[in-house]
Amino acid sequence: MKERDVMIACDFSTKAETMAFLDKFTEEKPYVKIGMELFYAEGPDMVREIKARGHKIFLDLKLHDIPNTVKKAMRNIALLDVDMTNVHAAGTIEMMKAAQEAIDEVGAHTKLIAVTQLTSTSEDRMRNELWIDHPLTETVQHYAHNAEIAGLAGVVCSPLEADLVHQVCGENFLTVTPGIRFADDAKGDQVRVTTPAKAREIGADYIVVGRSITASKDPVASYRRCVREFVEGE
Ligand SMILES: O=C(O)c1cc(=O)[nH]c(=O)n1[C@@H]1O[C@H](COP(=O)(O)O)[C@@H](O)[C@H]1O
Repeated sequence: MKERDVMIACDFSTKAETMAFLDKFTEEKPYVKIGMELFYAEGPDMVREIKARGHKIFLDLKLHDIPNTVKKAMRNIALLDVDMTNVHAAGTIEMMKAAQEAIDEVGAHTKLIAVTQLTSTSEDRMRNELWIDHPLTETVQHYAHNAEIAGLAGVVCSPLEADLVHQVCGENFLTVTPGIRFADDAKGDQVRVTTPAKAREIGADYIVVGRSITASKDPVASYRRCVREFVEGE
């Protein structure tokens, strides 16, 4: 049985906005993703405070640097004992291994995952700007395989690629999938998107949902709609 869950991307710039948003959830404790916008403004104390409120946390800082720097930075993340964090698979297997080693040395329970191709990247841009001369889906599968070799728990990919990743790395390898929109929502800067219901059908383990919840008129209702469609399959 999959342990599906909905992560809310709390992309806010202040603690006040974030807490006012989380205060709306009186009956549930959603899995919270803290990304660069909030972390660069409020720092590690924000992580500690949200954790103290009982939320699970995915700290999304997408580390991508030389292995030694990533290892030392990841050690500091591991000391926060978040539930999940990430690096860029493009940093190489050696870099991903260094990150995983830092977590293991600290003894944190943090699951490490690797970003394959950002969900805002199109096949066209990947080929013409990044000069990656392979089909995008194969690149995602290849990066996922590299992450598996490095001993990571899974990857970030589009929900559209969840099944392709499981075909290469097995069903227990986590697929954490942003690029989620309800059918009538604007895509914005995202390219490889689908709905929570379709993400479930394709086999994603987690969906990451930002603006479709945070910018909605009723964020709690939108969150519950994600849970109904993705977790409960209704
Ligand atoms: O690692 C991520 O979380 C991530 C990877 C990726 O490929 N695409 C992606 O959108 N994200 C994050 O997922 C969230 C998506 O937000 P929305 O587009 O508002 O739903 C943002 O916080 C992004 O930083």
